[in-house]
Amino acid sequence: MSDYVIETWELSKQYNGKAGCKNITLQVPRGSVFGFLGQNGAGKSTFVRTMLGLLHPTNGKATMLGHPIGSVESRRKVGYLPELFRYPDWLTGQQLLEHHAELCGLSRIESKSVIRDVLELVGMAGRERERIRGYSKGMQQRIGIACALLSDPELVFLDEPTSALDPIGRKEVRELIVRLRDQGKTIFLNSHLLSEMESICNYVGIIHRSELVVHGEWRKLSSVAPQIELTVETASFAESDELPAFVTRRRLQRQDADRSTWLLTLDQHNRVPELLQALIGRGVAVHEIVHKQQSLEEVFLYWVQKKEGEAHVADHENHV
Ligand SMILES: Nc1ncnc2c1ncn2[C@@H]1O[C@H](COP(=O)(O)OP(=O)(O)OP(=O)(O)O)[C@@H](O)[C@H]1O
Repeated sequence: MSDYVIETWELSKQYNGKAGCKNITLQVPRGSVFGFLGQNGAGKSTFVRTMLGLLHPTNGKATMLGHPIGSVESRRKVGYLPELFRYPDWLTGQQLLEHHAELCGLSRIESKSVIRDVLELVGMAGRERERIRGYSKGMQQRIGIACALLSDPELVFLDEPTSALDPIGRKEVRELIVRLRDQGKTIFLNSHLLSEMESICNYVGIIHRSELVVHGEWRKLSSVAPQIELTVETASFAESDELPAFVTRRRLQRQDADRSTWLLTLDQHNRVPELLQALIGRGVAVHEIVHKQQSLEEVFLYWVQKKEGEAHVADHENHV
């Protein structure tokens, strides 16, 4: 069994010559919660729909659960909840699930116990006899996820699962995603809500203008531009004082009469002893140094701005 539930090689989908997603080479580890992050129109849904065989790739290849995309085998153990789905709201949750169970090819007897299990899993047991129109948005989302779980999928795609929800609905869906992960399922989440993704994803892929910028364990992606917070005696260190060249950026965070706190970006993690030596050598009174954990939003902005910068340089070179 492969360690990856999704592998793609230069996968592209164009719409009438216009890129939807372009040259995506990506691996999604089994058992991960993978956040596919990008701004509106970046290409997230196009990628997912191509993986599910709903769109035909223009170029490249890909496998899902070890089978080429487009094949029935690749979809057999996959669940999918599209963005902004609308179910007939006159149905009860139970009727909706029975209908989907039938589409999954479950017998009446099988579907009874499977529906009971998924209702339990999504926290909707006891509410299944109510009509969907009476459900809150969070409950509608959870009943949608229940539909996606009927086939006991190994891999579940959720397209913007929390974007239409209030904070309570979001929390419910986040907790559900963690429960699915604990059951050993791989969850592939499309989202542009970075703070939302930060607490549940362990892997991310960042897509920008149809291209994959970077992917991997997100805590590792955040170590590319290590940052520290340095608190010093205000009188001993001025804005104009030179710092070693490995400090690539500095920004004043807070200042009062006695102390100033600076956010420093370093070129490598292991620079702190050298930095301390340099500061103390020139008489700076250091009170505190704290490694700063970057947020997913900061990681995202770092990579997107880097990509934009590269595109800008390439444009410039093409014009000279
Ligand atoms: N059916 C289509 N026909 C033509 N162009 C499309 C179609 N679907 C998407 N696109 C274009 O492809 C690009 C990627 O769109 P896509 O919907 O995949 O992005 P997204 O990241 O999922 O965006 P969002 O977060 O807004 O859902 C956009 O430029 C979009 O306009």
